Amino acid sequence: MVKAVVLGAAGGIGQPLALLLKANPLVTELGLYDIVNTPGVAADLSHIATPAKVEGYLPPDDGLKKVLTGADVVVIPAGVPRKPGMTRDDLFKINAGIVRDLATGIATAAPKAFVLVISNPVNSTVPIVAEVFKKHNVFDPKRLFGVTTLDVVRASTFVSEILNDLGLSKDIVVPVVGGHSGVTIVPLLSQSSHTLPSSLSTAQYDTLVNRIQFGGDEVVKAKDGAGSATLSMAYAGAEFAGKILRALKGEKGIIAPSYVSLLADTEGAAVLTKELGETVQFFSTPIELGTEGVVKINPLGKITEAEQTLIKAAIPELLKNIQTGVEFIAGAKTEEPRL
Ligand SMILES: NC(=O)c1ccc[n+]([C@@H]2O[C@H](COP(=O)([O-])OP(=O)(O)OC[C@H]3O[C@@H](n4cnc5c(N)ncnc54)[C@H](O)[C@@H]3O)[C@@H](O)[C@H]2O)c1
Ligand SMILES: O=C(O)C[C@H](O)C(=O)O
Repeated sequence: MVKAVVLGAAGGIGQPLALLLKANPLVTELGLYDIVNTPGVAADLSHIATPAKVEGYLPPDDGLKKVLTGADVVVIPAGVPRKPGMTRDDLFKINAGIVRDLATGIATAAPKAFVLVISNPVNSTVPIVAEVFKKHNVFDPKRLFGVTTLDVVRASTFVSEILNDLGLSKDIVVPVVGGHSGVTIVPLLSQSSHTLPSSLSTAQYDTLVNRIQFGGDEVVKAKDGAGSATLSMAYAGAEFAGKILRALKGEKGIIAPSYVSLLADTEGAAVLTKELGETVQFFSTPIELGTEGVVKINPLGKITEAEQTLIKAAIPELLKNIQTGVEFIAGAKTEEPRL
């Protein structure tokens, strides 16, 4: 029996993500929570003939506590998306408080759940969840994940376009490390499962890196004020959640990209820190998953000089983003759980 919960389930990401989780046979119970519309979304999904029993909850009558009770996996796409001209950091003002309150609910009602954070800015919202959990003495770094899968999905797609073979896109794996915004998104194209053409010029390489780093802006611009990536994000979120569910079930050796606390694997973190030449509290890298969460944080391995330069540019920004999240909770008054 596995209960998956989506917080922010009526939103642009929440609805298709809930659909994909409903379609996953490993989910036996699906809890949907939002400040609006979840009874309707749940009723709609409940007609699909897959095992998961679906329930929708709203804030009144202890909705958050009820949806979280018994949760094994909690995915958080709650919060506002960007409009053209905004950075992900511009979302902090609103989303930090939303994520803090939801994390407080999880800390009290489902402290053992695996928590998958989608809400932006991920570089800061994941530290917020960690700090809330620490305040409640329930922080297990192995069970907290920032969802950075969309960067890997984009990298695979854009590389397949360059290779002129879209049929390959699903099989192309490009490690993308660092964080989830602008220059903190670092694609390690030299480690792509499918080698880039040797004819690729430096300018073409730079364009590809920039497109992976700023792929989110492409969608924000095209949606023209109606939000950011929702469908590709739901696909990526379901990919990642699917791997988590398989790992929970006991499948071994599953590797997935995620922005995690380096406390999740101190041995792996020591190697990574040496490679980075800097101590960071959180970093996205391919991690190995197991029944208890993070089993191993993988090192960067051999990277090129160009990739080293990208890492150097990412670190100061990442450190700043992490600090912003940590300070938000440190500076906040002690919160009573709003269940
Ligand atoms: N990690 C990633 O790669 C990635 C990709 C795309 C979008 N995002 C982020 O995901 C978030 C959601 O994007 P979206 O397009 O689905 O936005 P949206 O506005 O369509 O949906 C957000 C949902 O959150 C709900 N919500 C707001 N406050 C809430 C609360 N306190 N409790 C529960 N639900 C609440 C809203 O009612 C809404 O239904 C944004 O912050 C966006 O930037 C992250
Ligand atoms: O770009 C955004 O604001 C949403 C998301 O983080 C993305 O990468 O598409």
